[in-house]
Amino acid sequence: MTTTAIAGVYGITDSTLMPGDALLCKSEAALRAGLRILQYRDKSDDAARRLREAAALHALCRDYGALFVVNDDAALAAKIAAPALHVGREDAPLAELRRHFGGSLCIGVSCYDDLARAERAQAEGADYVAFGAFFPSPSKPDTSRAPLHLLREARRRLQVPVVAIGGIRADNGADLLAAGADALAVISALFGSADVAAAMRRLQALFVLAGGSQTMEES
Ligand SMILES: Cc1ncc(COP(=O)(O)OP(=O)(O)O)c(N)n1
Ligand SMILES: Cc1nc(C(=O)O)sc1CCOP(=O)(O)O
Repeated sequence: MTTTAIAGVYGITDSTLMPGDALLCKSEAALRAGLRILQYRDKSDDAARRLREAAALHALCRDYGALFVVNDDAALAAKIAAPALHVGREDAPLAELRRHFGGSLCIGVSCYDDLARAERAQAEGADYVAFGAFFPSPSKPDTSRAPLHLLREARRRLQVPVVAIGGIRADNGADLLAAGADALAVISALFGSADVAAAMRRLQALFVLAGGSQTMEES
């Protein structure tokens, strides 16, 4: 298991916002500005490109001491020895992943608005759980919504870190932190920006104002 804390800004790539070279350029800009967790999320079935991109981002995250997370694809995570994997209800079950990978892989689990699912995930060895969507998401418009009070209840009942996701921006994230989220997962608010470093600073400021440990770094 990695020692990188699941806290702060959690950036997620999106191939529509980051085609070609933009994937590496925008990811590096975010890492340089202080991003500590980066997820590779790509829904295409171009296996060769996915392998190439994931390996490149993994190396970049290593250079910056950030946690690299593969979304959905356990085989890809194994192939490049990624330190972390994020899975949802369409993906391999957590218990099976734990049997296969043991405790060495950091595994995050999507729990939507379902606290019972999160408690099961915690009991089965999830390293963090994610809830959402808290706001309408431009990146995943059809996703189901989660209420803010779920975070307060999650904070009370769970020991693992809690990640909030879905339509989060610098101007609406503060309430999620006040309700108990440890990390804010974002696609468009970070990688949809023409100035990723400035977007990163705006998001980091939420954690500073909330009294968290995420530091502001020079870009
Ligand atoms: C940190 C984080 N939280 C939630 C998700 C969504 O995962 P999932 O429900 O598996 O949906 P897809 O991302 O696969 O569309 C996530 N990727 N990361
Ligand atoms: C990948 C994903 N999962 C969600 C969930 O609710 O589980 S919302 C979402 C998209 C997040 O992108 P943005 O920050 O642009 O809204």
